Amino acid sequence: MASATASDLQTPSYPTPQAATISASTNFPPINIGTRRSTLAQVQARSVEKALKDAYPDRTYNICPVLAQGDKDKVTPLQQLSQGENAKSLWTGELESMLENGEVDIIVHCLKDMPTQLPENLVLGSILAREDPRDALIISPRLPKNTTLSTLPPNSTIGTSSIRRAAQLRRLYPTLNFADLRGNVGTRLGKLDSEDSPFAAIILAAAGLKRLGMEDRINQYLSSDSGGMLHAVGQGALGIEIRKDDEVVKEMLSKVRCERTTRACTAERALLRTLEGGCSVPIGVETSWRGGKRGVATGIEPAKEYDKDGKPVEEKVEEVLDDQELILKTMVVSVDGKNSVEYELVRKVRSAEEAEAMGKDVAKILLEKGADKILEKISKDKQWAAKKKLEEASAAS
Ligand SMILES: NCc1[nH]cc(CCC(=O)O)c1CC(=O)O
Repeated sequence: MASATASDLQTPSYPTPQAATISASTNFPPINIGTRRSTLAQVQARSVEKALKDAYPDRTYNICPVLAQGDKDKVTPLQQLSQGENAKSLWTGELESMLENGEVDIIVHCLKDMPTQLPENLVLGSILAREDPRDALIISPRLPKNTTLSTLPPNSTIGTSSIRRAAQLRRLYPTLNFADLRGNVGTRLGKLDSEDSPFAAIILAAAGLKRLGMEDRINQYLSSDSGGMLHAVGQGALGIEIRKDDEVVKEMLSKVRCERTTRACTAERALLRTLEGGCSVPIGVETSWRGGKRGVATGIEPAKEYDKDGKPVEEKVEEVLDDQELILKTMVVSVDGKNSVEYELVRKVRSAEEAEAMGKDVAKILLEKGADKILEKISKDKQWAAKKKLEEASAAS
């Protein structure tokens, strides 16, 4: 797949007048785009390649799919895999080494999978426009199509490896059971659909299904308004990681970023970083925008404004955003779903820095309201599990 894409890109584009005068422009080395190997990851990498190609048609691009550690081990539960030294590098470690040593120039990540702390010499170069950030309920083909979380038969088993998803659902739907479900989107759907499947339903990110053209599998979109679920930090957005000193790529990426998504996700990531949560901490978030002359905007990009002749008014997105308020809904839930802390803050954020400050403020308030106890308990339980594992290992040897 990678070589087919790469050879497609060899087709020379017609030289623009500018390219003709700057004769060296076609001799730039290609931009190597690192990605994980799943179909979804490669679809995402191609969308970034396309955005860059549209902005810089004279450059060439290669997509380099790499098998991540977390994709190799499909047996160990995620919570265990992401502990200790492996923490957080599970999906990104190999690709980051390649970025550091110049084998690739950018890595395309699901922002959700991107650690909030990056290696010293790497940075989050750009956040692209967000796809639908919601979680989605997908029902077994053996159940009626209109089944929702609240009409699932009692004692149904839901497949998910996310403790954020399980904890939030345990809180609101105590009769449901949860079981680990790993693998890429296709694998998970296959396990749900198989004749001997233990699952009545599974939860997946709507964004992944939409990018794969499988949104017809979604039975219920989950949000604060439906099902009472908040999604993961950064869910639905793509993040691009680059070398800190790569000014050329930094400049290129400034053309493909999305200011609205950047501000929302910067607040979400600052919140997560301050709570010191890894991907296994049950923190749900939901961001939307309101106010300003565009009015309420819950969608990803609000409707355009039109002048009296029906022509779209061209505005600077920064100006539109500066005029609006960011609504950040958050919830931290204990793993058993029995304790939870919620908080919602509405504030104008006129820059990524202000968004960062907003996220930190919300984290502090959540901690004061009792999230500290929930997080302490989770980290104690993790340490206990790690200690027990060590003891078992030394007893066996
Ligand atoms: N947990 C893995 C993961 N990381 C990113 C996505 C796709 C959605 C996104 O781009 O946020 C998924 C699959 C899922 O949660 O269903």
